[in-house]
Amino acid sequence: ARLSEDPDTSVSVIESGSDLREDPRVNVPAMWPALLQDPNAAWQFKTVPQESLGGREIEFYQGHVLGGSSALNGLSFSATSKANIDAWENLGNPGWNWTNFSKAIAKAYHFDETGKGNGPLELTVPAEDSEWPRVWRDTLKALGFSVANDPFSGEVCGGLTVPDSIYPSTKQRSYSGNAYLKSALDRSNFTLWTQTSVDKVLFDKTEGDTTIVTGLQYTTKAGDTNIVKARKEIILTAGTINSPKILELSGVGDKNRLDALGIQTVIDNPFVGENLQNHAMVDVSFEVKGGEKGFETLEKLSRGDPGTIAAAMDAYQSRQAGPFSRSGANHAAQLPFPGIESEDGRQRVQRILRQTNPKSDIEKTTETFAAAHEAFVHSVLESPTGASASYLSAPVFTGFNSDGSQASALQVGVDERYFTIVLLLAHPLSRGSVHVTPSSTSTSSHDLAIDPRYLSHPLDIEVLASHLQYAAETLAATDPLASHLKAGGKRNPTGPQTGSFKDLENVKRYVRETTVGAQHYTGTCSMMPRDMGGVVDSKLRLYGCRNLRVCDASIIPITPRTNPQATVYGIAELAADIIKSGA
Ligand SMILES: Cc1cc2nc3c(=O)[nH]c(=O)nc-3n(C[C@H](O)[C@H](O)[C@H](O)COP(=O)(O)OP(=O)(O)OC[C@H]3O[C@@H](n4cnc5c(N)ncnc54)[C@H](O)[C@@H]3O)c2cc1C
Repeated sequence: ARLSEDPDTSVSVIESGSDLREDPRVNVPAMWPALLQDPNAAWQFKTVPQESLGGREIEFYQGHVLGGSSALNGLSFSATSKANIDAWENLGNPGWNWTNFSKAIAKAYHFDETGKGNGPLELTVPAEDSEWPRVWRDTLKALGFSVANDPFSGEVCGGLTVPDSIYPSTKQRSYSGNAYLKSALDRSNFTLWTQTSVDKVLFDKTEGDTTIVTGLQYTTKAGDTNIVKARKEIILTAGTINSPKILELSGVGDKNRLDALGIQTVIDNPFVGENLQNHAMVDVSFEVKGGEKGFETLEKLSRGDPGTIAAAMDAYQSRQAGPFSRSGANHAAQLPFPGIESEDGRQRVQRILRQTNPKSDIEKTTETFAAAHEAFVHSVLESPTGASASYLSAPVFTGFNSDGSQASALQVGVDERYFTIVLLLAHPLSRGSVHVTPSSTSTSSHDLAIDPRYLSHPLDIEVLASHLQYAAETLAATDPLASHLKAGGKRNPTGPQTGSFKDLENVKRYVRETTVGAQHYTGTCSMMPRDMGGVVDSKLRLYGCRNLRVCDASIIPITPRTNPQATVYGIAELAADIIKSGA
């Protein structure tokens, strides 16, 4: 959309999914989970068995719809840290620093309540209609954290209220498919094709060592395969899973792998599809007293109780209020390694860093990137103001079964009410990969080897388990939150019983048995110097090619500390500036 602001530039967007701009499952904020099971709206990937998670295969969703995953994501919108973006620049990506990047994010959003941002996406924070948000903040304050953090400061440490990408007046989802496309679609130099899948990029010229892209091969929903020529350049934005897939199908990747698949290599780069990172996610739920005014919980809604759903829909339609009008994930925290403020805590971190100092498994990365990645994560862990986990709170039961599958509120007693804390491992060191297999085609979603290798790095389990122990044994034991939990009440009622969380080994077992991945994957076409393991340079140009760029979450070399959509919009805005400047 930004590129078409120049009337002399013709832009064609090719999207494999459908245009669902009128679909209530996209527009009504709380209805997005209904899209995940619909293969016409979401790519339904699964990981290969995850060795560190007891061999479980974990679901992996991606938007397959106009607007991509922004059409069905959980709507939380907050920036990553200044240190994270500055670490990208330090890898050898000039210009990708916090000063430039925070300006780029501000071009994407407008947050009326704070007067921040001047972009097309609208943000809002829902009105508080229960006491739980106040209790969450007061508990964090009692633990010594600030709760007045600005989600766009780059320096969050403590509690924060995360805005949603929702229009404040209509309470409909605000996303790239409506906010950005609205103006672009009116321009005569902008063309949009939906239900059209890119099969591969066509390289048919070379100049010295550099290849030139001439167009794309695509397949329509009806199954017709055709070619479209590119006059100037191609920008691949198919996401962390599908961008490396398209590159490999086009002959860009590890020559040995491509040879084995019978694909002719055009650009030999063994790092295509590598460095897959994702937030490992785990939660802990506590039975609450129930019956206290202002402390209602949402189990009836999540159980699908017809009367509760009808009342919630009525509140949404008549007053743009209630649980359908928001993400429900607004009351959050980004916290440092538990205890790091004390000498004991600092020594514990040092001990863990020494013990888990891996021969980090570097076969699919370079020693220089592995060292830089570790140095960054270590610096976060050692800092009393860095955050090594993102916390979300919600007054509802969510949890896992002992086989790691998602549990439902139907599995807990009808009179039971819960408060849940969800944790994301902010900066995993575990790195995996995504690669095509012999049956890969542009339109199928069951044909890739997706291996995030969750918790394969020994430091990751230590950090995630330490935060889970903190959430369960310290945060939930602190007033005022503690005073609203049922004394002797149930905890994680559907999960595996691994013993007291006072013992970190029990917590680790719980983590291994229940951890899943957030849908926050990044890194498979990483932006960094080629000899460090890069796939694109700091102008997002594919190494070895003159006129192909990648511009999506796959270029992120070190994953953002929290939900990534604000970061992805920032990448898109910064990339638009780079491209418009002719670089
Ligand atoms: C269920 C879910 C919940 C999430 N919740 C949050 C949240 O609350 N907050 C947050 O910050 N982030 C969230 N995210 C993550 C965030 O939405 C993504 O990080 C972000 O949208 C990634 O953007 P992208 O441009 O890299 O890829 P995408 O947004 O996935 O876009 C890629 C597009 O390319 C299309 N495509 C793929 N292959 C082809 C092909 N061969 N031909 C043509 N088109 C193709 C896809 O259909 C898709 O439309 C969530 C993601 C998911 C899936």
